[in-house]
Order: sequence, then C-alpha cells, then structure tokens
Amino acid sequence: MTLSGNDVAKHNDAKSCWVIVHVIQTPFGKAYDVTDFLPEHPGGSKIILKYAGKDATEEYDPIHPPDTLDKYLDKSKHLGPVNMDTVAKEVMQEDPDEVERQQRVAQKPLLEQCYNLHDFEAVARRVMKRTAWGYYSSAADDEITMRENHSAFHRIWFRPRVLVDVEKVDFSTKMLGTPCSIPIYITATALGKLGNPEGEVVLTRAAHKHEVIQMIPTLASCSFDEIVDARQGDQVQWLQLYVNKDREITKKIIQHAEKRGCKGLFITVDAPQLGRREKDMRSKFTDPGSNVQSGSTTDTSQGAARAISSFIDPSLSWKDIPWFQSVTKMPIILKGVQRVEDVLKAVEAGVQGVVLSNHGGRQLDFARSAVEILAETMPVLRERGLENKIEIFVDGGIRRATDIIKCLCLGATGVGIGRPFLYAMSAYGQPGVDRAIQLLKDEMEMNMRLIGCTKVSELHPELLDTRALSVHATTPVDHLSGAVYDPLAVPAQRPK
Ligand SMILES: Cc1cc2c(cc1C)[n+](S(=O)(=O)[O-])c1c(=O)[nH]c(=O)nc-1n2C[C@H](O)[C@H](O)[C@H](O)COP(=O)(O)O
Repeated sequence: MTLSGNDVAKHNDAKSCWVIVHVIQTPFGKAYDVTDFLPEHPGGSKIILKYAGKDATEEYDPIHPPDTLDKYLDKSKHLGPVNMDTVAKEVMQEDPDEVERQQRVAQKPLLEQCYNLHDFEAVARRVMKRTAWGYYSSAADDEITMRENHSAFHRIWFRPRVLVDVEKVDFSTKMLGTPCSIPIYITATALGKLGNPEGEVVLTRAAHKHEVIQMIPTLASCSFDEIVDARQGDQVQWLQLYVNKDREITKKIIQHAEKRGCKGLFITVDAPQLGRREKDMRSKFTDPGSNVQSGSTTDTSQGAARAISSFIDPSLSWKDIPWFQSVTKMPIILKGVQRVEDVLKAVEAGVQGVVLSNHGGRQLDFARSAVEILAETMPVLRERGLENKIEIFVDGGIRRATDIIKCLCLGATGVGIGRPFLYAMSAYGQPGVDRAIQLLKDEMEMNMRLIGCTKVSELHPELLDTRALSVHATTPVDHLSGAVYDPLAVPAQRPK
C-alpha cells in the first residue's frame, strides 16, 4: 500500500516518529518508523525529530550511505512506498547565507584559474556550505599540527644536481605492487557527499583516469559497493578501516572488501576517539546534544565527526594484529603511526606497511608532521637492514610536488593527499580533481628535472638538507594556506 504525505505527517513526535527518505529522481520515497531507533542514533535524537513526519532526505543523504537503513533498521520498521507528490514541500524561508553562497558559486574562478592545490582550498572555502567546509577544513584544537604538516616541508631544502640529462622524466612507481602514474594516492576522507552530491565515486572516476589508487573510507557517504562498482577496468582500490567494537561487523567488512577486490587494508590506528574539531562543531552539524546512547547524554554538537564515530573501538591494540592477519589475505597497513618505535613494532608484527600520519591534524594536536617522523624513521630502518621489510607511506599537508619529492627522497614509497582533492571535488566536481592531479604531475616533471633526477629510484636523502627539519623554532609563516583559515568563518548567529 502506498502511503501519502499526510499518513506520514501524523507520526511526528518521539512517541511515534516516521520519516521519509527517497532517491531524488523517483516519484516514490520510502517511509521508516524510527521511533525505537531514536535513542540509538549516534547523531542524537533531535536531528531525527526535526524531520519527524517529513521528508528527511536532504539531511540524511550526505551522511549516510544509501543502504544504511536497509542494512541497520529492522525490516518491520520499513513502512513502504510514499507518493512524493503528496508530501508537502517544506517552504524554506530564504536563507540569506545561502543566497550569498549561491552568488559566490556563480562568481567562482574558472577552473583554469586554479594553478595549485591551495587555489582549490581558497575557492572551496568561498563556495562550500558552512557545514561541509567546517567538516573538511577543521582539525583538532588549535589546528597547529594541521598547519605544521605543510610548513614542515618549508624546513627541508634541496641540494639539486646539475648537468644531468633530464630529457626523459618518469615519476611513475609501484605501491603495494600496483603500478601508479605518480607516487600519490587519494587518501580516505569521510562524508564525500558533504562536498559533492555524488560523493566518493567522483574520486573513483578521477583515480581511474589518472591511474592513481583510491583509499575507500569506512565513513564514506556512498556505500562501499557503490564506490567499488564505480571502479573501471583493473583500477585498484584500498580499504581504510575504522575498527568496530563488534569484531563480527569488522570481519564482515574486511572479507567483503577482499571479495570485492580491494588490494590493501589500511587500519586507522590514530583515532581511538575522533579528535575535537571546533570548526566542525561550530557549524552545529547536528542539533545540540540530547539523550542518545541508552540514557547517556552525548553532546552531539560535537559536529559530524562525533556523530558518526561512536562505533570505533578504543581498545584496539597490537595484540589484535594476528586476528586481522587471520581474517584476510590483503596486505595490512597501519595508518596513523607517529614514532619510529611503532614502525619497528609494525615490522615485528609482520604487517606490510605503515602510513606515517597524524590524520591531517584532526586527531592529536601538536603531533609532529609525518615528514618529520619519516626523517626519524628511515635511518633507523636502514641501520637495521629493515628498509625493504615494510612500505612506508606518508600523508598530511602535501600540497606541492616538492613535498612529494621530499618524502620520496627520505624513503617514502608514496604519499596520500586528502583535503585538496575534497576541495577540488567540492568546487568543480571531477574536472576539479582531474586538474588537481594534473597540476601535481606538471609540478613533478618540472621539479624532478630541476633537482637533476629522471626517475623515482634516483630520489635519495643526499638531495636534501634536512638540518632544520626538527628545529621548530622558526617555522616560516605559511601565508598561502594560512590565508584560507578563518576559525570564525561562521557568520554571526542571527537572532532567531
Ligand atoms: C580532511 C579529512 C581527513 C580525514 C577524514 C575526513 C576529512 C574531511 N576522515 S575523518 O572524518 O574520520 O576524520 C578520515 C577517516 O574517515 N579515516 C581516516 O583514516 N582518515 C581520515 N582523515 C585523514 C586523512 O586520511 C589523511 O590522513 C589526511 O587528510 C591527510 O592530510 P591532508 O588532508 O592535509 O592531505
């Protein structure tokens, strides 16, 4: 039986709460009875009650993979189709901020006017919705580590070679055995639909076009299968995993990913709890806290991050590694390692790689930049003859090909890039991501030539002067990326 909008509208409170979620193009939505689910919703009950008896699609879509309700809400609560023509359209009074934002979108620079990855950040800040910008751009506490990630590269100088025949430059490489056109991968960043209605599949298409690897986030807006289905030909994807307290759920996710052809399992180890990201919180992703988890009051004004991560297992430890090795044949890489002692432990544990990373500064503020950890790690691995035992990846603050080259000279296999691709996707869709990758390739070719190298295997530490790297006294002010940061980029709250 097809329900009408009125049928649903009668169930509009905590005692009986029905919502509609629908695929934009089809005339029928689906109604769900979420009354019993209210106290369990990680994002709090209030955000659901705001849409009780109504169409919740616009709020639901960017955060939840499409199959979430089918997967996690008991079938008895699926109430059937709703004729969307009978659902009263919310008369949204004109939001002046949204009007201004649409004007900025209309006036945004041409894609061709973006000459580097920072340009995408500047455009994204102007054109993105506040919640989306808040979530993507935010980092933990004072955001010092996020800025240090990029400025650490400014403390490394080149010692270029001259009079080398650099006519033919080839910066292709292999990562976990997969050939890549450039030593970068698109790292896992959650909630792709906050920036682009298509979400992570935009990154999938760009990754295929440029022969780079995409790491699929656990907290993607698209479903895992949507992202894998968007893969083309022999395109390679990796899975980023937040480990669930319920190991059965984690085992299912891992084995499904392996069955679907993922070629690497990147276990995130720097987030036993997601960091406190104030820009994300300021944008009030969800309504102020309420009674969420069986009586405990979780302050869901912690923004999107907290709202979507309550399942993460803070008890994860080294003793769990053998279990992961028992449930999958995929290479296992620990993402978020931040000291050489833990790299040595990773070698001992028999994993295939680590990502030296501080989660883009979104976790522990005042964690060191990954490139500084890399400079600490590689000499120790070399000293012990372990440098070929494990692949070392790096991410955080990589915005220029010179950053990539510095990491490779120090011994990294490849680097992950996050925000720049999110910003490019949010501001310009796939053409934006395509241009961002192409800009990096152009910079790679030029800078490899200028340091006197023709291929990745020639990139060694003696091409660098890293004496200042661990001296934090004078970190050059990073004007370009600094200019895009305005923690108060939230318009003054207008009196209601
Ligand atoms: C920008 C961003 C990064 C996230 C990210 C979301 C965003 C918007 N999310 S998060 O919501 O939980 O924080 C993830 C994530 O899902 N899993 C993960 O392992 N890393 C996550 N990261 C960290 C990411 O994988 C890289 O470590 C980081 O982005 C590298 O720094 P840059 O952004 O400066 O390139």
